[in-house]
Amino acid sequence: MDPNETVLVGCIGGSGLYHLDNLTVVKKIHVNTPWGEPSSPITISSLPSGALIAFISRHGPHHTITPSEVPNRANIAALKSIGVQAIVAFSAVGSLREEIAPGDFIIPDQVIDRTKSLREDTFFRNEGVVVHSMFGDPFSNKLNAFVAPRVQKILEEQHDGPVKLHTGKTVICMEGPAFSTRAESLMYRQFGGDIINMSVVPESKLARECEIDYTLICTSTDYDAWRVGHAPVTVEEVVKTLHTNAGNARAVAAGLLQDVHDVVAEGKVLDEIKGCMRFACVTRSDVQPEAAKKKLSFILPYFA
Ligand SMILES: CSC[C@H]1O[C@H](OP(=O)(O)O)[C@H](O)[C@@H]1O
Ligand SMILES: Nc1ncnc2[nH]cnc12
Repeated sequence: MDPNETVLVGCIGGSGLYHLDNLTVVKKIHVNTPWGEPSSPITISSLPSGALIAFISRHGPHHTITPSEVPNRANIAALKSIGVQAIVAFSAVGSLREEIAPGDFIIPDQVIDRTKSLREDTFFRNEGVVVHSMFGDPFSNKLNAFVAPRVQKILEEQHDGPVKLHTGKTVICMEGPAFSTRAESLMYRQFGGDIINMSVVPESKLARECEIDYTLICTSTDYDAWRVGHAPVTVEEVVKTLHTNAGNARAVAAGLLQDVHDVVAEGKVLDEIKGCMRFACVTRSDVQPEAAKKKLSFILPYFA
């Protein structure tokens, strides 16, 4: 990328959201990272103001990548390498609460990780460099707070009637690809889960390791498997809601990304994540392997 064309904001589309609307595509770029290639070429588009947005389709443009196989490290590292400082990610989720109906939007603020160690969830394994990132608040609180009222406003103005937004919720991330059993679904409710997906981990963890502000805008597609007297979720049910949800998600993206770009460009508001990795490394610099330092400098300046 030309340094004058730095892209500050990235967008990751999930199930049903394979491209954005109302933006002018500038180019599609193939970024190779030390962790391989992203799920899709990165589409660089311009907003009416000329600001650039980078888009990756999490499961590939034709949905060929399972949740366990998403090359999350490559996706996040590629976005970081082109200058991205904030990611607005989208996800289709199941609801674990009666009051979160299919079609509703949710911006969670907590995560419970129920993935099964099949996924590469850190840039710092087998490198000879030990790093522990802070992850108590898995999303950027400031970005969440910035985005929520704007999403609310956009959803109030949807032409088929207002769409409900829930905030302050907990997302369970399961491994999949099979959906949960009824017993698991009930257990997740007891854990305190409000919604469930298969993708927020490790995407959010890796964004944190790259010091990227990360927010997840979820759209509810189903009631999972916990409701007595109701059939458990199927893909057919998910797909029914996915189309409408994706339309609403595109409207949200179109209305939101300029504001997110502007607040990131100001460089003042989203300052809670930037710099968080500076003191996260336990391994003294003089014993860090040179090859690891070179590799890790792709994502963090501290290793250069
Ligand atoms: C198609 S249903 C299960 C699938 O949908 C969600 O994908 P994404 O988060 O990328 O929107 C969920 O996490 C599962 O991967
Ligand atoms: N019920 C569910 N479980 C996991 N991921 C989902 N994505 C959409 N619905 C889901």
